[in-house]
Amino acid sequence: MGAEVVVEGLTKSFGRQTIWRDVTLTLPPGEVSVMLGPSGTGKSVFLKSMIGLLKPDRGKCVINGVDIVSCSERQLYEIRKLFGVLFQDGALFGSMNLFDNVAFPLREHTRKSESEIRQIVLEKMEMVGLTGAEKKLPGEISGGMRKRAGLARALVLDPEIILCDEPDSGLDPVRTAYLSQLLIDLNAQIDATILIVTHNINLARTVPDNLGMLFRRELVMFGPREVLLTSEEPVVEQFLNGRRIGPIGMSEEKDTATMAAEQQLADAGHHDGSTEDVRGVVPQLQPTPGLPERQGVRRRKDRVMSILHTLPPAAQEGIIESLTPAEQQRYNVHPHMMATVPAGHRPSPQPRERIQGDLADLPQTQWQPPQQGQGGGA
Ligand SMILES: Nc1ncnc2c1ncn2[C@@H]1O[C@H](COP(=O)(O)OP(=O)(O)OP(=O)(O)O)[C@@H](O)[C@H]1O
Repeated sequence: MGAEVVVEGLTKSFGRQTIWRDVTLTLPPGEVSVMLGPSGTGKSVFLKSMIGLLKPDRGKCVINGVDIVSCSERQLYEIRKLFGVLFQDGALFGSMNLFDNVAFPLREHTRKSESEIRQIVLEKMEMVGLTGAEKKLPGEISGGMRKRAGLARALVLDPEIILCDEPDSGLDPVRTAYLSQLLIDLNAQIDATILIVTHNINLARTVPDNLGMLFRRELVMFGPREVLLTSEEPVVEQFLNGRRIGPIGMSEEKDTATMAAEQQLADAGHHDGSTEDVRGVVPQLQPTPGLPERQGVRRRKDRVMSILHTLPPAAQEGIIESLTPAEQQRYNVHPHMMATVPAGHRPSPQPRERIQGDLADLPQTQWQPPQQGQGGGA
């Protein structure tokens, strides 16, 4: 099973520029999480901080009981061995063929024989669909193949945690869909904890168990996918829909005057950039038939059902609907418990009474509508 990553109050600045502050979240073991956020909000800095390539100013990042912010160099070296990292461009050595690129960490960090290395490299290359391409140079293959080669290399040391920085960048939508499936299949096979940074909304809606978002130097939210996918936070809605109307601007956040002017234009019929209304929980990708069941999903059900009462009603509804009838019976919940709660009035007294009755075996709701700009942990 993958390692749990517990981030508490993490803050990072460069000089006087605060990148993000007080980031608190937990990556549950073996689950897949995605971090969203407009460009420049510090997602890559977050990934680098998690493997100790950058040192946060304050806070903790605890993995297997070791806080990598304050641990010794030797401890950090050991903890880093738990990670596999897929960098944006695959970060392959241009002069080495794919076999040698994938074999590199094994030759650097282990004493394995060449025949053992060969066995591992071929196995990982098969996992990512690159069998037969071992002799190719990175410059001779497509961007999608380079990503998959980078992923194979990230896998050779059997990582417990995999970090992927924009695995979809430069890929067409079809290759991104294949890569999304590959990440889910890998998770099913090795049960690693995975954190993906992406701008790809399809991937964000269909791949992860947990979703988070960085904006205005804070973690806007982080938790079960259903929370962000049903969120009415303006910044989340704007980002998921890719429209200009909202708090995110071209390079920086907007002032209220700009927002009002843009809203006026939109009200007058000027196109706001979005093409469809993206909201709600869509089905999550499943491992390809024949592969093992994802253990992270099995564990997640108990975890999420134990915090269900703390989540917004629309997220509760999405979670309940994702359960099979047998699971709904087991957890003593049923779909459409929230169906009559009008948007903007959640939770309302009448359905809430019904919900509490229906959730008799679960703790009562603690959910409060978020304050503007308030972050959240999972
Ligand atoms: N080593 C560094 N020294 C100084 N500033 C840095 C350093 N690394 C990143 N930054 C700054 O931190 C901010 C966040 O950068 P980062 O690359 O993490 O953003 P991002 O959210 O990943 O963006 P994108 O989505 O465009 O990849 C930027 O303003 C960047 O200039």
